[in-house]
Amino acid sequence: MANANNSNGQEQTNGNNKDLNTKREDYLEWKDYFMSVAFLSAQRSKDPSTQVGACIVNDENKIVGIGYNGMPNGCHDDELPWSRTGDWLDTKYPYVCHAEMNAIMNKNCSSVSGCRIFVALFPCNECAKLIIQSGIKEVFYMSDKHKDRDYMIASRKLLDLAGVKYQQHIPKQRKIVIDFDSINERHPKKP
Ligand SMILES: Nc1ccn([C@H]2C[C@H](O)[C@@H](COP(=O)(O)O)O2)c(=O)n1
Ligand SMILES: [Zn+2]
Repeated sequence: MANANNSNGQEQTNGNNKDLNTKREDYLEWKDYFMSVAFLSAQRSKDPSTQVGACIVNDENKIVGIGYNGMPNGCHDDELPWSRTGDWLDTKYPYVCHAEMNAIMNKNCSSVSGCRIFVALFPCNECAKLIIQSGIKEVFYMSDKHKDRDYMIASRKLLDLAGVKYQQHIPKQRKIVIDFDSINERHPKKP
């Protein structure tokens, strides 16, 4: 679309040639926004191999819980292993809390029943149980890369039996960049 002109007939654009007089069309749509919140939350994770975030949303599009994978409260993450291999007790697996669990436990309302959860990876069977018991009704995930593993087959079986819907989220915007410096950009002076 052509840029609007101001009263002096001059175009009003910013440094990136964005029209400053017309409503933005490239704003984040709701589901991309919630998945982005999940991905941003994942950046808090100290897991060296896989950072996962989850975001729970109610039917008013309000975020009611956020979480990422990390060690349990009070268990210092320098005192527990982050390894993937070796003796089971020396790996992270028996200790780490999954993003979905943390998002549910961090809820800022009395119940997440009827809510949706946005999560980077398809939930494992243990998280599926938590999702079902908490009353979450729908799962949006980005990747199902472990779908052939037994615990994922079990997860789908549980979700199907409980009537929890799930679907892969295909984002409209493939990449979202946060540029903290952009807030200091100044627009051309108003006429
Ligand atoms: N839906 C999921 C799946 C995995 N996680 C966490 C659990 C671990 O911290 C990490 C997976 O580690 P990897 O086996 O890839 O080294 O991701 C989760 O929170 N939610
Ligand atoms: Zn899990």
